Amino acid sequence: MSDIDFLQSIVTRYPDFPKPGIVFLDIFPIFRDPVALETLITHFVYHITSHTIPKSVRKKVDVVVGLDARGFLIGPLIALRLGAAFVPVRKKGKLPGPCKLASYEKEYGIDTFEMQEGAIRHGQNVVIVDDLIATGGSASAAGSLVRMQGGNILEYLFIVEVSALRKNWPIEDPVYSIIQE
Ligand SMILES: O=P(O)(O)OC[C@H]1O[C@H](OP(=O)(O)OP(=O)(O)O)[C@H](O)[C@@H]1O
Ligand SMILES: Nc1ncnc2[nH]cnc12
Repeated sequence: MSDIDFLQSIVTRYPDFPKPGIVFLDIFPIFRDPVALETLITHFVYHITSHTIPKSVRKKVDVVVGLDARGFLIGPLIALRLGAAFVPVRKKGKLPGPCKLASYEKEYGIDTFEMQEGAIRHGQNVVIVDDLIATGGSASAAGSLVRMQGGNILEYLFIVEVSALRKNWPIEDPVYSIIQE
């Protein structure tokens, strides 16, 4: 079985959660299985460091940005392996000090994200990670926070994408997902 098939077999689907019409894709079973978690992180790191871009032009990742809350589970693990910084994007009102702010609409509600000012320096290369992309609203808001600080977005990375919504993603930079649902 490939890494992708292995991970896909572990992600669990819950119809009508958190409200009717949404099929909730639960990634927590991956975290219950150390082999699956190792497979997941190694897959992401391999993708970032060895995919098709020739080494001579490949850019070093300076910062991994993770989205509140499930992006916090994978972002620091990837950052540690890359020798990069980890920076959180949090839901409004949770971060101390001056923050940049971006509101967004997602698959089942409206929210506001914040990032601490100065967390990313001008010109740093950034990847943005989360468990899942549905409408792309969360990812797009996180991207605008990175750009407000002068960060250069190399790629967005997700465990799962909801492919039916892909055509409406408000995102211009490359997107990589391991599982397409
Ligand atoms: O592409 P979108 O439509 O924006 O949806 C994707 C976002 O929704 C979920 O987070 P949620 O806001 O439910 O927060 P949580 O991680 O705190 O549960 C998920 O973890 C993504 O961050
Ligand atoms: N279908 C879904 N499953 C899990 N998390 C989500 N966040 C937004 N849509 C989701």
